[in-house]
Amino acid sequence: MPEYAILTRNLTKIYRGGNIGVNSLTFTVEEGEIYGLIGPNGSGKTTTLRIIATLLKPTRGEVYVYGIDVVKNPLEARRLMNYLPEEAGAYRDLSGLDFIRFMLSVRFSGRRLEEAVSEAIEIADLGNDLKRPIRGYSKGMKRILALSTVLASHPKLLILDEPTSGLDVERSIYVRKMIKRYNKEFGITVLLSSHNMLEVEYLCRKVGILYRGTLLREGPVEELKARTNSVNLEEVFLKIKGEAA
Ligand SMILES: Nc1ncnc2c1ncn2[C@@H]1O[C@H](COP(=O)(O)OP(=O)(O)OP(=O)(O)O)[C@@H](O)[C@H]1O
Repeated sequence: MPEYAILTRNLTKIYRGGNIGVNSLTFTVEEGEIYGLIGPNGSGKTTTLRIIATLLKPTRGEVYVYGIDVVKNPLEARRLMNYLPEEAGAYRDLSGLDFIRFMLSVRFSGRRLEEAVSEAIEIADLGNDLKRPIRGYSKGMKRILALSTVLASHPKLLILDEPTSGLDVERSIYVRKMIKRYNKEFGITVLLSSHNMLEVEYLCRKVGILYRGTLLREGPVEELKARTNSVNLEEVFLKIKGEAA
């Protein structure tokens, strides 16, 4: 069996109370690729990402990250990845700079820590605002701060839940470029979720289309467009969703 960056088999999450988060998801993400999970609100994107990131236990099914069973060996799996949640909370009383240092000190020490801190400062590009407490930051500033630490941590696998949510146009473009750059330059595998189909089309070679907890279709964007005779991913999504309804 080839070693995938991510392999899920029949992944199912039923929340207490009976809500179905995801239902029998099977998909693979190859090493070095940027894979996008798309789907409407409540389709199971965050549930899937949280299970892979070891923050949520599945009800059934398996998940392997670089061959490591994330349910059985969460600590080992966590060393290989970093996760940007949909709502990345930041410690309000810390300055941006202290936040960067704190987050990166979980993974690095000594000279490597200083290098990672400098890298995150450069990515965040917040200038003197980095010295101010985070409580005075805008939503977008907090987002870019959180992103800067996960990128600068150089994980083998980066899981990003709606990476550009709450960012203005310029920062969104900047973040997309950064994700591409880190994927290319450092070979970081990326699994991301997004509502923005243009963003997914720009970033991802392969996508999975989720709808009501089920993976309706997955494959390379170009292949899905050709098969459904669509000009863009938005059209692919609407056609596939229409077939499923
Ligand atoms: N903690 C929870 N308890 C009960 N049900 C939940 C919980 N979290 C999610 N769900 C349900 O699981 C389903 C999938 O939700 P999830 O948050 O994974 O979707 P999503 O695709 O990320 O949505 P969005 O695009 O709005 O962020 C929804 O029906 C949701 O109501």
